[in-house]
Order: sequence, then C-alpha cells, then structure tokens
Amino acid sequence: MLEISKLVVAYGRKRVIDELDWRAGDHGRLVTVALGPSGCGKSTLLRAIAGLEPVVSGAITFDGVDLADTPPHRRDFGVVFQDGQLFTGRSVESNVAYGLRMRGWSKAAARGRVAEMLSLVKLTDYQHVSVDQLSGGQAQRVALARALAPSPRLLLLDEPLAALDRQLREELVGEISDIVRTTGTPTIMVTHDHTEAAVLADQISIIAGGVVAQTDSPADLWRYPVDQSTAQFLGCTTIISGQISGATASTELGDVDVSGRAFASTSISVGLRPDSVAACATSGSSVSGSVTRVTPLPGRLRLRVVVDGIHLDADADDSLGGVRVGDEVGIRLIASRVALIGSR
Ligand SMILES: Nc1ncnc2c1ncn2[C@@H]1O[C@H](COP(=O)(O)OP(=O)(O)OP(=O)(O)O)[C@@H](O)[C@H]1O
Repeated sequence: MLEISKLVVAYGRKRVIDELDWRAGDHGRLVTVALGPSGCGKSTLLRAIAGLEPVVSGAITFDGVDLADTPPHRRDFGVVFQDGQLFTGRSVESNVAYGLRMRGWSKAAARGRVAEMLSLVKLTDYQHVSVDQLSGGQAQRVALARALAPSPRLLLLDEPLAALDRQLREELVGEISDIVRTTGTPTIMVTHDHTEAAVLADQISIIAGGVVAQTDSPADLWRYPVDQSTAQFLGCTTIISGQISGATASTELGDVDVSGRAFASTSISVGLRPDSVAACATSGSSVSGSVTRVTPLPGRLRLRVVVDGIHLDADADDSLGGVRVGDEVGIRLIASRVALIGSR
C-alpha cells in the first residue's frame, strides 16, 4: 500500500503539492484515481510517487518502507505517461522487453513474457512492427504492456488516454480496467476526465489546492461531495438549500431522501446537475419555470430554466420536442441524482 504524509512538492517558491496526506492501493481498492482540474498538481504528485520529482518535505512509503532513498528504477513501479514515451525507431517487442532485459531476464524468457503482454493488450501480431508505425491507441497499449511486463507492485497512469479521440478513450478505459483487474495490479491514475475516473476507479480522490479534498467510492463521491466547490467540480451547476427533517430534506424543488449519511446540520446544500432535474410539460409537475436557453445535445435537449429566481439546467423529456426560449415548463427533481453536500 502507498502512503503519503505531509508531502510538499514545489517549483521554485510555488508549492504545487502542499502537505498532502493520501493512501492508495489498500486492500479491496485496486484502482485509485486522482481527479482534479488542469494544473492542480496531479502529474506532479504522480511524478513524485514515481521518484521523478524532487520532494521538499514529507514522506512517501510503500508497504511501510520510506522511498526517499529509492531511485525511480528501483521502486518497482510501472509508469505510463500521456504520450507513451516509447523508444522510437524500435519494434513493439523491443519496447515491451526493455524493462525485462534491464532486470536481467534472458532473451527467451523475455520473448515469452512479451507475447503474453501483447496478447493482454490485443496486439499479438504487432511484435515486429516499429512503434513509429502505430496509431495513438496502439502506442498507448504498447506503453501499458511495457509498464506491466515486469509485474510492477504499483502501476502509475498519467492521463494515458488524454491524447486520444473520445471513442477510443471510452474503449481503452474499459480495456485498462479489465487488464489491471486481470493482472491484479494496484493502480493509481491521474486524470481530469470524470467519466474515465468513474469507469476505472474503486476509489476517487479529488485533488484541489495541493491537497486531497475528498476520497470516496465513485457513487458516494458524486452523491456526497464534501463542499460546494467540490460539488461544482463534480458537475453541479446549481446549488440550492434544503432543510432536513428525519430522513428527508425538503427543497424548493421537492424532497430528497438523506437517510444514507449523517449531516453536521439540519440545513444542507443540495447540488443539481443537469440530469438531476427533468423538464416536462407544465401539467406534469407542481413546480414550473421559464426557459432561458435551449441547447441541442446528442439525443436530448438541455434547457436553462429560471424557477423563482433559481437558474438551473435540466434535460427536457420527450413531451417538450418543440420547446423554445420563453416557454413555461414543468420541473421535476430526480431525487436519486442530486448531490447532498457537507455530510460528516
Ligand atoms: N517543471 C515545472 N516548472 C514550473 N512549474 C511547473 C512545472 N511543472 C508543472 N508546473 C506547474 O505546476 C502546476 C501543476 O502542474 P501539473 O502538471 O502537476 O498539473 P496537472 O494537474 O497534472 O495538470 P494537467 O491536467 O494540465 O496536466 C501548474 O501550475 C504547472 O504550471
């Protein structure tokens, strides 16, 4: 298990990682994703774990051993970067075998392991192909095979899919999930992509202001953001207030079940994402509002609606095909999809 305590990493005087505490890869949570906006220090954190970034203070330990004096190549961690960083001009086989040969594997043994890895990443027929001839997605598969070949005790993925187009990203993130679970490799991935994080992670940590703002399972993270800025980062475009009574919080838009967690106060904030609210015909709801924007998205219409001074986003249901700005629409809260902010 990786444990980080009071870690500080700085560029000049600027502390990018600022007394960060974190645990990852403990029992039952194979894949941890560090999620945060661009520039929050995710790559810096990953590089520090890999030993590629000098640490100002604090400790990084793995299975109880402090890594301060362990150089990157002796940490036994596999790393995949955004751009793969393959050895150009060499074959796929030579790239994947690299770490094995460095560790003293014989040519024959390395060849067998490379074949196994290429089968895992679905590139069996590519062993003699030069890596310069690969597509972006194939290159990242090779980078993954290279990182996994020596059976690292931890796999570090730094936005490995960021340079690929959306369809390929969706395909590959599922494959990566299968591969790390097949091989049982504890994995840390950093990304700013919420969907990738949700698909891959057993637990997600939100990085903000150089520290870990929250760590939770994907479902709990989206349901119970720790504060309003985390809720906004997680897609809540409107935050309304709610009053708890028993197992229910009542809001201006409807009631929400709050029985899952304890809250510090009876007044809570409720975060709304566009899919937390359905816009419907006025006859379908006791709450209504006026449409201020209509945005066609693939397969649905996204509306901006103002309800008693509250501006919110809502997905239109099928009854609102021809809806226009200025129309009056009904608003229905989808209680299971709201965020309940500030639980203990
Ligand atoms: N070598 C460097 N020298 C100076 N500043 C740096 C260096 N590398 C990163 N930074 C700065 O540190 C901050 C964190 O960078 P980092 O790359 O870790 O963020 P990130 O969250 O991974 O961002 P992204 O998702 O865009 O890659 C940024 O403000 C960046 O400009």
